Amino acid sequence: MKKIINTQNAPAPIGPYNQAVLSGNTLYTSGQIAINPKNGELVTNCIEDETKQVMENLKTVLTEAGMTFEHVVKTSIFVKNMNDFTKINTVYGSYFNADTAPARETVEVGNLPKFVNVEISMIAIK
Ligand SMILES: C=C(N)C(=O)O
Repeated sequence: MKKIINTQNAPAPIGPYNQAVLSGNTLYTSGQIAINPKNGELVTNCIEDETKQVMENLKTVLTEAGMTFEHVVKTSIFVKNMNDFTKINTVYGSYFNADTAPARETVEVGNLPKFVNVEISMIAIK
């Protein structure tokens, strides 16, 4: 049985998907990009702020499902430029305890929706 998770506190999907799907105790989030849900605008000033908006969006999706970053077991990071790796890590890492940080992969891609620089998705288990 799958339960669709959507919240107005995170950006509305920009395509035919939902913000997350809960299957049993496992939450699969869609990839989030740095759309500010308050005004619908992209955060573009720097990769740190872009990553922060992505993480804040994911936080609200997790919250809607009754979860926190502590429930996250796996993440996927898609970046336009691997030279941003260290800066993204600094912001991303501030949302996790180093001891319990989830597994993840980071992949450089040719392009991302709306030409953003970073997109992150998560899997969380309650
Ligand atoms: C932003 C997305 N998650 C998408 O276009 O699939």
